Amino acid sequence: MGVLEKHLLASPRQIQEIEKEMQRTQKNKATETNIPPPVALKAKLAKYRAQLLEPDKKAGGKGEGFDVLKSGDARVALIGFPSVGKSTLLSKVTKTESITGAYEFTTLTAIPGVLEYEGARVQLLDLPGIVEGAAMGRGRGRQVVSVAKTADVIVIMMDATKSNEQRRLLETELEAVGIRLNTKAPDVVFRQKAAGGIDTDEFIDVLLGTRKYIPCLYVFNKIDSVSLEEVERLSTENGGRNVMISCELDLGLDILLERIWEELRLVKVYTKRRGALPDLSDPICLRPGATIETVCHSIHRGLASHFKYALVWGKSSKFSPQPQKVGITHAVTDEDVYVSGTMSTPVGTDNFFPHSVSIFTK
Ligand SMILES: Nc1nc2c(ncn2[C@@H]2O[C@H](COP(=O)(O)OP(=O)(O)OP(=O)(O)O)[C@@H](O)[C@H]2O)c(=O)[nH]1
Ligand SMILES: [K+]
Ligand SMILES: [Mg+2]
Repeated sequence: MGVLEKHLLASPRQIQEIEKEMQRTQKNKATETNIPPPVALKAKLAKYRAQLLEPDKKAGGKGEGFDVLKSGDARVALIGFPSVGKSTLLSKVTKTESITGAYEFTTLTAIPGVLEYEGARVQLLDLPGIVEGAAMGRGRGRQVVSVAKTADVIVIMMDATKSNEQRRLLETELEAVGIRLNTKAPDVVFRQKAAGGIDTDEFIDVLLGTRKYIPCLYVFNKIDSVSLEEVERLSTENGGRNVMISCELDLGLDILLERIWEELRLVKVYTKRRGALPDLSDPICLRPGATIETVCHSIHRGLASHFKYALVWGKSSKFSPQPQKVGITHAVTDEDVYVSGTMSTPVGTDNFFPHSVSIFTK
């Protein structure tokens, strides 16, 4: 390391001092209004904080994902360049307070919050801002995009006042770690290839299992700072995947949560005890593709091995006295009503699986 570089590396104390100075300049005592901090100060702080994001070379700097335990029914990751408002959003829509600031790299690690929606608990992850080249190991960006790979839905967050180029750059970073946005995994079957078959790259992707196919929403924040025409224009682009919000003015946040919920496509399943009505306020939330077996697993680990059959009510005949008998591989949907499951357990062990007698979904 050269003398100059050494001089540029900031100590935590130097960073604290700049942050303090920023706070002093941000509040105008006389008018009690916020004034933007001087550009030079912001730039200096951003540079120092970006260094904190560099992988620790001594520790190997492997650039692995952050250690945040998955919790709740699904995970949503917030990906974006610095200072687009990711932490502001997390603090608005969850009970978690993630520190926000008018300078880049305010957030240096993954901050989980919980979105409560229609009885489901969804983990929302606030992440450090990424920079171009993140996936190639610049800064801790690689870690950030690796976390995105574990999400059920990715929210790409952008600043509506900045160029639309942001989107392409962010997508490139995600693709570099094997994420495919808004496309389905191709169905690979071994048959003679007719016209329109999948290409070799896709075939290899599927064989190696290295690709993750994840739905993505594109959120433009700070629409309070652009013209109505611009908001209109952006909202009609991108096949309905653009969501326009202002965290500051509380605009569009309900719509965003609704869209996230739609993209998650969670299936809600309710359990009930024999002879009792189900508790509709306490669903089991399952990912798309769930079967009766998934339902069993989420109730009790040992349940599936004792399962004989389940009874299904279709949406059209809700609570009908004539259910359909289905097996363990039956796919559950949000539209059907299920009541299961005759167990092969000996009589008298019913208490061991208190919810095993009846399972159904709305
Ligand atoms: N005008 C406007 N400013 C906003 C809005 N939302 C957030 N901000 C401001 O944008 C700045 C950055 O917000 P943060 O939430 O810290 O952004 P971030 O994306 O978490 O930033 P990093 O953690 O540094 O990557 C702060 O000064 C916020 O007050 C908004 O809707 N409108
Ligand atoms: K910030
Ligand atoms: Mg942040």
